[in-house]
Amino acid sequence: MSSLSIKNLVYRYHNQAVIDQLSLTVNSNEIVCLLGASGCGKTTTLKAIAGLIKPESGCIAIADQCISDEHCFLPPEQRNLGMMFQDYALFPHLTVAENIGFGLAKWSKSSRQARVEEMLALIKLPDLANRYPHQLSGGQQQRVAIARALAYKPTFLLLDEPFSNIDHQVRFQLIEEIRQIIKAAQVSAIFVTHSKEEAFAFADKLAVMDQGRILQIDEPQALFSHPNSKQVAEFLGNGIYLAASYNNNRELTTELGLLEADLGLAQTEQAGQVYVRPHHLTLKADQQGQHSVKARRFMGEQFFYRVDIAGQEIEIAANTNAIFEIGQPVTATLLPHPVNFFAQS
Ligand SMILES: Nc1ncnc2c1ncn2[C@@H]1O[C@H](COP(=O)(O)OP(=O)(O)OP(=O)(O)O)[C@@H](O)[C@H]1O
Repeated sequence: MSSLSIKNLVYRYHNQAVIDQLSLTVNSNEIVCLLGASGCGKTTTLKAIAGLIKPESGCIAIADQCISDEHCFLPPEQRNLGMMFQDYALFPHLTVAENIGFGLAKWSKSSRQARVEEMLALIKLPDLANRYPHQLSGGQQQRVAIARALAYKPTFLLLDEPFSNIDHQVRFQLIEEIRQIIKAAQVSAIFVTHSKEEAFAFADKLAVMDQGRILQIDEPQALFSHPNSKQVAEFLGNGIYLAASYNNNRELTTELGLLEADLGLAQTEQAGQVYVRPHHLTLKADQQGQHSVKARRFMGEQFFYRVDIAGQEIEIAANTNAIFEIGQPVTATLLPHPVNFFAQS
């Protein structure tokens, strides 16, 4: 069952389409991340779902109930959404328990208390009920914020940059914890971030946005391995393009020699380009090598070597067993990988 369905949504600021015929489905118990460059319309999409802005056209349904189209527009408080926004801080003058119970004013005292205890157990902070927000770490505050958003059993969660204020060292542990909390609560969510790493770690599916549209939506690994356009490929990570021609569904000929596709290639007769990421290449010392090391960066377990291949710079990792000097000739070899081949249009 779809938990959220958006069809052909349009929203304009000053006659400029910021959301442009956007369609998106989020399934039950699924976490979908909106990922895209600054200004592509991520927050505006969340605001439209929340009911904070009224779309010009298109429809939004939650749990198969229409909440926004040309005939109906439910106000935010009737949408049964949980929200956790970057600047949606906890109330400083309320305790942890009071913050979590804040949205439960209409519940009886005993059921409110039981729900707060249940949420404290879910976020694994049962002993901190009487603390105030300033007595908590950033990660604990974020867990209380998610408990507050989940307390009144929303049908859907909206999370806007929820981890951006969290220290890098503990961020990924917190991402894993909050993911588990959302999964345990069996609620679907849309999450907005600038960070690809956060998106990969937190989401079941990524929706890559550009100029108010969704370019592609898929599971993180599938999207990374099989972007449907150069734009998505480049957005998800650095790489270089190599001229290539199709030999058969397992093999291409490229500027760097034969490339074995470890997943079958779609049938194509055309020449085109492959998008090669740094980890698809390996370097070896070679006096006759056609590439030379331009720069070297030591990162503890690995060195990163900057080389020029087919007129494009790329930084390739190598472990510390093989140390190359700056200016040393090397050969770059392609490793078998799920090939991103773009036929010439
Ligand atoms: N209140 C507003 N009035 C006019 N234009 C706006 C307003 N809010 C946002 N915009 C414009 O709408 C576009 C989309 O903004 P939005 O905040 O949705 O982008 P975003 O993808 O969330 O960006 P970021 O990652 O920087 O938060 C941007 O070009 C922005 O300048």
